[in-house]
Amino acid sequence: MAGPRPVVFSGPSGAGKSTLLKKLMKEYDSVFGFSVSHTTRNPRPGEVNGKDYHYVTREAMQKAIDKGEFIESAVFSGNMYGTSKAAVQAVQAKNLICILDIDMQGVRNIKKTDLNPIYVSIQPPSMAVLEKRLRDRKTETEESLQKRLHAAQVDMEFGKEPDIFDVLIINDHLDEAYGQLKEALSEEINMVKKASLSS
Ligand SMILES: Nc1nc2c(ncn2[C@@H]2O[C@H](COP(=O)(O)OP(=O)(O)O)[C@@H](O)[C@H]2O)c(=O)[nH]1
Ligand SMILES: Nc1ncnc2c1ncn2[C@@H]1O[C@H](COP(=O)(O)OP(=O)(O)O)[C@@H](O)[C@H]1O
Repeated sequence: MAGPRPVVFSGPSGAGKSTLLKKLMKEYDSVFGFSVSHTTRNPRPGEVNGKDYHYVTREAMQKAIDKGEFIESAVFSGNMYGTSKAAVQAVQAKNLICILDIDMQGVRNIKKTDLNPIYVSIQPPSMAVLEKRLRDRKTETEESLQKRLHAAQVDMEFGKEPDIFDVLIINDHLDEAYGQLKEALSEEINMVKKASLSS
């Protein structure tokens, strides 16, 4: 596929993926672009349709999957999520580094494609910290919180598998984790910056 290598962020719900990738896209807005996934979950307060996700019905999503419009899709905590071909192409057409925020099923499925991204695992320092962050975020019902915590236990093991991820970041102190992320992606960031200067 054309353009610079995409970057996949994965890790348990509440690990800090959105926080870190939003920081990165704010500091380097001419370097990174976000692959806007589709989901059947409801928007949270402050989330914007077409920016955070494309919010769709199950029927619409299943239809689009059946038509072959998705690179990958998965069910997480009872809702469907997926990366459309159009979402990735929209970012790559601008020659930006495409950021994908996907769960571990997504990671396994992307590994079967020719996308060839850099895989970044974002992990919390502990389950206890993860639970506190998810509770303090106040986005979940008790039921969806429990589902996320259950999935997180599996995710935390998966995230430490060395053959799967290129970079492992423990998001304890945000500034330190962000520094490590920038360091890990510095080569790609500089490549895109250079290319845009010479064009
Ligand atoms: N496979 C896959 N997973 C996704 C996609 N978009 C989001 N996810 C994952 O779905 C999970 C739930 O996302 P979300 O509902 O936004 O909750 P949050 O991670 O707690 O903020 C997270 O692990 C995301 O990485 C996608 O397009 N494909
Ligand atoms: N290093 C950190 N220290 C304390 N709180 C954090 C840190 N990183 C993220 N958070 C908070 O934890 C919650 C979960 O982070 P979020 O980015 O939404 O996770 P994810 O996208 O992985 O589900 C948010 O309320 C966020 O503000």
